[in-house]
Amino acid sequence: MGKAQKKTGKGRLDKYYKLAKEQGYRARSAFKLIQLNKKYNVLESARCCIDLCAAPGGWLQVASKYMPVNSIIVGVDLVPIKPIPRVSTFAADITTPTCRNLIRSELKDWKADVVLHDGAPNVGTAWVQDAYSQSELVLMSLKLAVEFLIKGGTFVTKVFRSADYNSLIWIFNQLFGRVEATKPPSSRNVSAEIFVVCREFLAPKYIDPKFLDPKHAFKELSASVVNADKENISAHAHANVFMPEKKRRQREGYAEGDYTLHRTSSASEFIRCPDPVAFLGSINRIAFQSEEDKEWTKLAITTSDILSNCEDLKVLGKSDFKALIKWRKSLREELGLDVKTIPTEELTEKVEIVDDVDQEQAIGEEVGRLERLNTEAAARTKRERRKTNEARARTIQRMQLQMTAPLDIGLEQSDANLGLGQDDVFDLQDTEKRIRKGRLVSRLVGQMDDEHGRNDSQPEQNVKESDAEDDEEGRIAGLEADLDDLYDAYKDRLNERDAKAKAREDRKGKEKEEWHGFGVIEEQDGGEDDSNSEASEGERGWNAMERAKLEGGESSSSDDDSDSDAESVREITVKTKKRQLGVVSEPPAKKTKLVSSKPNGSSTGRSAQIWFDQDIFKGVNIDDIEGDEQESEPESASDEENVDEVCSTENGDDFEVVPQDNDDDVEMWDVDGANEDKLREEMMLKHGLTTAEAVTLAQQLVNREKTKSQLIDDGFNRYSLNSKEDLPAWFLDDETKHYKSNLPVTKEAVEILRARQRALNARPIKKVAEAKARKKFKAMQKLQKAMKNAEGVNESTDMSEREKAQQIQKLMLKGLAKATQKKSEVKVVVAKSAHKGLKGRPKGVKGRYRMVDARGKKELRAKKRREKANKKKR
Ligand SMILES: C[S@@+](CC[C@H](N)C(=O)[O-])C[C@H]1O[C@@H](n2cnc3c(N)ncnc32)[C@H](O)[C@@H]1O
Repeated sequence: MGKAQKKTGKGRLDKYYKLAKEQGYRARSAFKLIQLNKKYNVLESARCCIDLCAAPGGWLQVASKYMPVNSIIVGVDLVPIKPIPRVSTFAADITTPTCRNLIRSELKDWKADVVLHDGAPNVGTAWVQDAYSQSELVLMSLKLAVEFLIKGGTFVTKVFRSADYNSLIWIFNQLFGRVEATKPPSSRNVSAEIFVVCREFLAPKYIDPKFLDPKHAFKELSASVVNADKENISAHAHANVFMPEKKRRQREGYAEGDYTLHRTSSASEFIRCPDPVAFLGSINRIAFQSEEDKEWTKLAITTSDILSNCEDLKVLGKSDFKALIKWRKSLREELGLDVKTIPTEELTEKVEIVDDVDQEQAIGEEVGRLERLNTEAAARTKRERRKTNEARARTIQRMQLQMTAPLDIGLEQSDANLGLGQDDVFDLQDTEKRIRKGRLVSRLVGQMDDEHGRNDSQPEQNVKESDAEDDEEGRIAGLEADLDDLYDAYKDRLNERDAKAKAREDRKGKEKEEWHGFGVIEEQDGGEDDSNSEASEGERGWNAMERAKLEGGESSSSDDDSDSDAESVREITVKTKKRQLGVVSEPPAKKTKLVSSKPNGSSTGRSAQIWFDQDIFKGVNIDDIEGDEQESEPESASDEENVDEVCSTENGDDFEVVPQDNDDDVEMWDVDGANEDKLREEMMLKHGLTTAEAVTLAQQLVNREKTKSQLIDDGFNRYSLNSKEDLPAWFLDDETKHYKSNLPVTKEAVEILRARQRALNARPIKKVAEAKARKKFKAMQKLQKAMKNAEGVNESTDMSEREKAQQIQKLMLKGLAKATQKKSEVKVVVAKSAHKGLKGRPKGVKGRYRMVDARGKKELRAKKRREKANKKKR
């Protein structure tokens, strides 16, 4: 079953509409005649055609196209038709004698071979002809047809499957030899129209006028038929409301004059109709057009839902129809058309006992509800407990299988095994705070233990509290230590499993050397100046630090002579990286002391010191600023003493880097970094710059787009001033992967690297190159051998010059052929039936061959096929 066509909106613009546009037909209905003509061939042989109801002229265009040249074509319609070549048209009502006279005057004595009728009454307009129903119009057109048709002529008419349909067909059969009803494909499914082709006009000498009189022709339509029809339609309408989802066909034909599928009625009609259900089932829309209707839209009962339901009844469901019928009822009551019905409850007298019963029932219900809630709550608790147990079992199993990442372990352990409760898992901030607090407290406790002997008078309460806290903190510290251990174990496992991980680990050291700006350098070790070209640009953090170092007696670098920014920066980087490596690798005893001298450097790390060492902060004692914090941490005092011991502070500057000036330290840095430095230089000389960032930086320096000071400034970024102290290893590892500044990269730099990569890829791999060289060498050898033979021929004395030339040419050609000869292919031979097991060359096989069994051959073919496919993919 085909999909129902939409008759409105874009549904109208179907295939035939577009075709008509393309082919220049005035109406899509032109295709109906084309298809009818294809089936019955009525136009090709016709010399005279009358088209009744022809506007805008689609059928006339078709007739003029398919009928022979010089045929007479006449078109009539109520509305004038734009001229069409070879067609005479006029405006007239086909039901009037004027029209008949006009046709007569047009045809003179001619008789028409074909009379076409595609008329449809203009329903809904104020025209006089509206009075005519389709059947009457058809009968009128038949009247004209019988007058103008030649014997054997054809009458094509459009009818609607109404109650008159059968009467019409009976009449056609009286006048024509063959009558057929058909619906061409271009006629929309939604339309009730059908075309009747009446051929072989009998041209009776006398036609009873009653045949062509609508009053007589459709008189047979007995009252019973009308009533049956009405009942049918009403049943349909009811079904439309009670089962709106079911689509019904109009098999019994359409009501007289009802040829459209879309009907609108007014709201007052709906309110006043006797059968609202049948009414709703038979129309598409309820309109509020009259004054009275509009007034109803303002009523409270006319909700927006009701109004939107009225817009399209065909899309409504059963409940929507119910709402409309309810609305109708209320409105009728308002208007006094119906008597108001009072709800029975209002009329019922309420007796005390009923109330009691209700109360008891209500209490019973309430109790039942509470019981149900209790059961539900118990079930929920049970479910949650089971879930927790399952999670715990899973965690333990995963730990046993060593499948759990340390982070997961940390969280799950705290939850499932260590009994810290749910809060510990989800409130990370809280946990962090506790860990920090734990450390502080454990330190305090340590100190307190030291002083215990001296301070016996401490209140017992405090001791108990600190014991409790100590336990808690100790547990957390233990957890932290566990976490670290697990992380190490995890890393080891990862390394074992993944061979690449080792390489990554090795590379990691190098990654740390990546350029992150001078801030990083300073943060790590303070760096050292190697250029004086930018000294005048103001003494900022870096310069100040350099000065501090120089004042501290650090030996100046041998790079002082360098004038070039680019070179100096590169060297700074290399030297700095060297030091970074020093920090990363095992630091010597003194270095350890230095690092430990500022254990709580999270607030006053080295980078912070560099920052505060600028001119602007001169005269401000940073210790004073931090005084409060330091006072609250007694252990830092002793550390500071250590620092003071180490630092040779001539000017009272507590700049940490100073102790590095110690000769031992310098030696340590040089030793640690020298190899790396050299290696890096070698790598750079061998492979050039390998990252787009490095190429971009190099370009900028060479083109003098960037100065050294700018580079230094760039170094002070949010990544460089981050303290890494007190942070767990797994966190730092993660940060090194992702928390780094994005260095600028230019298009050109990327293009340079890509071009280099392309060039690299274009080069053949070593083995191929070797094979090619071998082949070349062998070819050369063969040619040389041929030349040697030719020389021998040349030197021989018992041959004439001509013979020699011929012989030499022959030898050289042979040698050349050998040199360029391709290896002959090896034939694969399968020994079948009688040949199986026979030794020696099989019969009929020339050249190189290989004996295989049938299976081997198949496999070989499959292999070749695969290789070929792979080659194509590439
Ligand atoms: C569907 S159209 C015909 C289309 C036409 N076959 C074509 O292909 O262009 C129906 C036409 O019948 C015309 N019509 C309706 N009643 C009529 C009447 N009483 N006399 C003449 N024409 C009438 C209308 O004006 C309308 O143009």
